[in-house]
Amino acid sequence: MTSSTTAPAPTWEAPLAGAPLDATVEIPGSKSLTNRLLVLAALADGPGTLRGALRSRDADLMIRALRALGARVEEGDQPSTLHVTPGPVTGDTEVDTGLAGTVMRFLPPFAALADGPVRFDGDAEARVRPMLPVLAALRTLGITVHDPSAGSDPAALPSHLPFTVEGRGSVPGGAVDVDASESSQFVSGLLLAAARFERGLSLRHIGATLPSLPHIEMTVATLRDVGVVVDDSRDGMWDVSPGPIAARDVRVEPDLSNAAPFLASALAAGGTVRVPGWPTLTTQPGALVPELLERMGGTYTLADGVLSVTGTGQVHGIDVDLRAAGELAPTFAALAALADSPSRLRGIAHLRGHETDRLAALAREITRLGGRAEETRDGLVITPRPLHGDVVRTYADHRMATSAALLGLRVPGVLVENVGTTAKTLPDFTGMWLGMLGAAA
Ligand SMILES: O=C(O)C1=C[C@@H](OP(=O)(O)O)[C@@H](O)[C@H](O)C1
Ligand SMILES: C=C(OP(=O)(O)O)C(=O)O
Repeated sequence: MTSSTTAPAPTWEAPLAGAPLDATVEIPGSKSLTNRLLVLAALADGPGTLRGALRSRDADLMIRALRALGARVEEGDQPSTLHVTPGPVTGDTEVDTGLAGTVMRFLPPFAALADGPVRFDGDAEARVRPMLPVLAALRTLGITVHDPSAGSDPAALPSHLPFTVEGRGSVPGGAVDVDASESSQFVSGLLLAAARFERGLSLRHIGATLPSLPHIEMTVATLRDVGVVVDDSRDGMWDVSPGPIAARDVRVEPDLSNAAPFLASALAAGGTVRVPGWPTLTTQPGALVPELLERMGGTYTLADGVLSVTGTGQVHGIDVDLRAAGELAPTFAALAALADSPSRLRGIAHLRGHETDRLAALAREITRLGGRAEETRDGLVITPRPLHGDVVRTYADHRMATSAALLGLRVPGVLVENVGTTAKTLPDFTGMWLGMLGAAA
């Protein structure tokens, strides 16, 4: 079919906020915690349970992959309760990673424990996401990884999907250097499986910068919670001792990064948005959201586990290093485009390897709506200008869609292309968004 006869992609008209908000929004479980806890449950020494788990495309891809690799994962009395029974890690199977970084980076080290080849592939957009450091580390640890495409050099190490991990039933383990400057997930993936390597793992980060340190701390915390001994006392180095992984019954915290666009709405539209279940202590980078919103003109309180953010509709610009919390950048870029002064988002060069090149995508789409947004070496400079409606492209990126919805609260005629991409981490995003606005009536 030629492009002239192709129907335009359906769009979703982002609703304007007609009045100040007064809403309480229940946020489903954290993607990052759900997918770590699923991996650890599948490697554990007995059956375990996750409660309040996220059910979304990324979580369901992880569940399907773990089943393919030999674990039993069953729903309990509700979809967010998952009972996991580990089994021997089985090979001669396939893993569909979709566009999930957690699946494509966490499971190759797991698959190295399998008793045969595990073939990995994913969405077209996933085939450009960086993979080399984790695959190179596996090779150093004694595992064969190759590109399954016909005619490819069997000795060459693939740098992207698709690839095959030749599981041999065990991984010797040992010392490995990893350049994790493009993604913290290279470190997390190796650490998660490391207690099952014969000699454990001694991992040293050798890159110039390290993004998303809270996500690595989350990995270390979840490992310690299941009895794994991790020494992280030296900067940029992690030692995981070999040993059993304890089965647990665990509750998953709400996804604080997914809460961000809802809470930011209180600033964009004015009014108050509340999120219950906000943890007082967490490794989620979304913990930074309240103070960032305060710097942009909001106020917040945390009482009885309910985070309340209040705004006036006036938003101030911000100069912020988001290296620790890059997944918040789309929300804060959108808010910055609605501000009364310029903003600079720094420390996020690695966003070029996210679901899409987020720096390019955000600059392009904010500009399309009449704003001014320029890419820098490691971030964005956003200078607010009056915005107008148009189709906002989302590039298969859930956070491009949620940030467009945030702009749409203030800008009439924002049409979000492929809003269904939000199913990656929030299948009912549009229902939740309309619910938040309906509560204002
Ligand atoms: O380990 C995790 O759960 C994640 C780590 C981060 O990845 P990067 O370090 O690649 O940014 C984050 O952006 C992603 O959404 C989830
Ligand atoms: C970067 C993200 O996802 P992934 O886990 O696919 O890397 C994200 O959710 O913002």
